[in-house]
Amino acid sequence: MRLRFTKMHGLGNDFVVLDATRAPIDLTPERVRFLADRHFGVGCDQLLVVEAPTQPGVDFRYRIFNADGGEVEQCGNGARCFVRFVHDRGLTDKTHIRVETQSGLIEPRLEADGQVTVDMGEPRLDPDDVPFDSDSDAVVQPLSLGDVRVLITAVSMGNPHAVQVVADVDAALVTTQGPSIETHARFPARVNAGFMQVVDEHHIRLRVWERGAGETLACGTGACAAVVAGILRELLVSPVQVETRGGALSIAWDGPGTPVLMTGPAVTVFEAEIELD
Ligand SMILES: N[C@@H](CCC[C@H](N)C(=O)O)C(=O)O
Repeated sequence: MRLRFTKMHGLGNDFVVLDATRAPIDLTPERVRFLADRHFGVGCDQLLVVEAPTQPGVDFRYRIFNADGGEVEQCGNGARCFVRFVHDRGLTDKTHIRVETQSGLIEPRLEADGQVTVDMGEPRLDPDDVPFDSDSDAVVQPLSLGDVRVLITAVSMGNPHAVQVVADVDAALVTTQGPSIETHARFPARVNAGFMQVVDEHHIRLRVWERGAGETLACGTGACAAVVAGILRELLVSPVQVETRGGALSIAWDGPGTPVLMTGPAVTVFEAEIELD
């Protein structure tokens, strides 16, 4: 079958976006892995699928697949690309849309300057919600990686994150500790591993080893989780500029019981077709 797709990115976190609003697309994990493959397919960190909603009062359903073929609950940079995609393709003329995801509703809004702000919902900190195997609800918790012990904050932004503070993000052990944290037995659904350097109370530098995709140039939910962790640890004050290797995001959070707001760009790179077996 021939599949029409759009290649997009949010700060270099790149996506293949598919429109399944009119007809379903038969996506197997093998097909996702093929499309995500940078040598034999199109290449992306995540595949995003736009579908018709399954509930009243909602505009679209948003499904997310990691490059390893697994379906996941949430993707922040993808949410910004999602609203630009449905708008540019004429699937809606609303600039503020309500979107159902595997982890609940999010509300992306296209701003007049082309940036996108997404209400990502409230972070969840209860270890059972992350999920994180822990008897304690302390904000900072030790995690053993062989002989090394790191201090992490476990946060769910719909998807699981483990955030640690590092002195210098360029020297952080992202590609060695990242995979060990991702697959750590205390994170039964695996986890995205964030490494945050605090520059000042309104500015961090961040790298994320993403579950199912490896290190990406930026991670939107990772940025939200890092700012939540930094505010809870009294290291940061909202709003916070999050500098990633792919560019900057602005994250605002007024504390427990309130949603996280993420603002940043969404870019269309090209549209094309590919033959699928
Ligand atoms: N790049 C994303 C997150 C994508 C999903 C993540 N890898 C997971 O498995 O939870 C973002 O911008 O949030």
